[in-house]
Amino acid sequence: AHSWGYDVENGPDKWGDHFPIANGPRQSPIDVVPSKAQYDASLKPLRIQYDPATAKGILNNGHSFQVDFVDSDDRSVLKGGPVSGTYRLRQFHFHWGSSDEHGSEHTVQGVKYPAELHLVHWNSGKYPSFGESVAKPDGLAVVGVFLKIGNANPYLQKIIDAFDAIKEKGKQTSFSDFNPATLLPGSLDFWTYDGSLTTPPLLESVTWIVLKETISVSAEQMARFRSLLFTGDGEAPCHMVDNYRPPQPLKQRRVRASFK
Ligand SMILES: NS(=O)(=O)c1ccc(C(=O)NCC(F)(F)F)cc1
Ligand SMILES: [Zn+2]
Repeated sequence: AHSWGYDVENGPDKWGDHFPIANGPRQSPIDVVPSKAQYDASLKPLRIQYDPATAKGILNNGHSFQVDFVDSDDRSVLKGGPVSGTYRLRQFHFHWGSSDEHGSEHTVQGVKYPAELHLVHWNSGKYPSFGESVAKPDGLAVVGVFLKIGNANPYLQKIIDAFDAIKEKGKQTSFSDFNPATLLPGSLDFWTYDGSLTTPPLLESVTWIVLKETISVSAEQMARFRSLLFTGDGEAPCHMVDNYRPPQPLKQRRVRASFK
């Protein structure tokens, strides 16, 4: 059976065939409209503390590449912001476009960015594992960071330097001593809303925390992202680009802002 992807025949418009929650009440991503976001003074500052020693490996999973972390203890965690308790870092990955004009999943008043970083955390204060958390309404917290074309990002470069080892689907290599906090912007001002995984199974288990400030990436660095392949060894090569789901209906949701 052909699995989901981002082509015409297996892409976002077809995901509802096998994953009917695709048309559910809290789907992600969304278009964030700043003027309609409600400032909520009760939102606490985001507290993010990562231990570079928890970085484990980097993998091309055929949809994106992800950097995985040791999540057997609370060394790399997110607290505060809209969440209660402690959420443990599991992995981070990106979504990007075939050109610099598009590629992000969330948009800001229709503005698309060339890429978006997702830092995926699970509710270790309440559930025993990521697998247990992934289907719970308060199971996950994902921090989204927009990438904007500008100066080369030296912290991204360490990740890009690993791409030759993970060019094809299924390839992975070790990746150690990396602090993902180096990929965060100076300000942690955020918008937050209740949403979902943006890829199948599209589970409605994510508290989204979308940062207002962007981080930089150079056009040359974006070209390196596009050199990765969706396809595995021995298949006709297909460049890993446009691996993003477009914005979904807001329905009965409110977006809150941590800043005025
Ligand atoms: N793009 S996103 O919303 O940050 C995102 C984050 C995590 C997963 C994920 O772990 N899928 C595998 C699982 F858990 F078995 F379903 C998918 C999407
Ligand atoms: Zn993602």
